[in-house]
Amino acid sequence: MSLPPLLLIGCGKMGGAMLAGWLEKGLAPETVVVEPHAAGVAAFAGRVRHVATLADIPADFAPAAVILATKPQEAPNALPALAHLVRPETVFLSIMAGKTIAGMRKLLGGEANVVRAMPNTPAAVRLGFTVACPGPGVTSAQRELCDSLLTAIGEAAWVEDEALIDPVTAVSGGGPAYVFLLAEVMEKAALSQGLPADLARRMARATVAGSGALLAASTEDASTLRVNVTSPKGTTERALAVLMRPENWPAIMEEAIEAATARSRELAR
Ligand SMILES: NC(=O)C1=CN([C@@H]2O[C@H](COP(=O)(O)OP(=O)(O)OC[C@H]3O[C@@H](n4cnc5c(N)ncnc54)[C@H](O)[C@@H]3O)[C@@H](O)[C@H]2O)C=CC1
Ligand SMILES: O=C(O)[C@@H]1CCC=N1
Repeated sequence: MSLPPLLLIGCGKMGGAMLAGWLEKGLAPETVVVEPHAAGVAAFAGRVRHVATLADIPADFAPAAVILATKPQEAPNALPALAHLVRPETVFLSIMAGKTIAGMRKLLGGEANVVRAMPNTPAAVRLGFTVACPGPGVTSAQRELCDSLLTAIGEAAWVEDEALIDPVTAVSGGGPAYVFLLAEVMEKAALSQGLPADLARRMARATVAGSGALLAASTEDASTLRVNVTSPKGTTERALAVLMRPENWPAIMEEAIEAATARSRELAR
């Protein structure tokens, strides 16, 4: 597969992870990356054209897709400066949390073809999960191009109802953070039980990573894989009796996802 020239706005953690995946697939070298911090693009030197500001985008550049990967708070500054790139042949693919298609179209000057997507950081190892939603005017070819860009970094799914992107942001967008937190708190609990620090760290990391790999390789439900660990009257049963108390993990995860979904809606403003 060969990807057409792109314009990437923001080459931070997510933008950089996506760019690495696209280069692996074969990205047109005319691609332009706008990133104020040179360190963000150092790994890609010579393989794409780097400019530091939006004003430095070559005037005659007509990318097939513009990928919006700055922080949502930067949208009111960045999007109006991209209005000259709005044309039916160009799709704008945003990964900014909370920013709605209507809001982005307004900032871009009205008629932009916008896809709103929410990836996650396992994209850095091509194991991302992205959910995308097409806005008005997006053609099937543009949807296919966005799908190619998103499947270059992992799995992709599409929804037609944009409102679903807020809970998606809470569940799969932020989800890796919850899993990393699990590794952190397991390591801390291992230390509390007297395990040496380096062993506690290795155990927590390997257990989270190994369980993720088993889940990925298995067709069983997560609940079945959990039950497979839980011997009747054994040790895991005692731990799960604590974690699965209705007021513990079930309620806490609901509350956390609800809070993140609400924040995604707030970011629209
Ligand atoms: N980090 C994550 O897990 C995820 C982040 N996102 C979204 O991705 C976007 C980027 O997030 P991160 O990569 O985590 O942040 P980041 O801070 O690592 O990257 C943002 C980059 O944009 C650059 N930037 C700032 N102003 C700019 C401008 N005017 N023009 C061009 N570049 C500019 C910054 O220098 C920075 O390198 C956010 O909108 C976030 O909501 C989406 C899914 C997951
Ligand atoms: O925390 C955030 O706002 C972004 C969106 C999902 C993951 N990181």
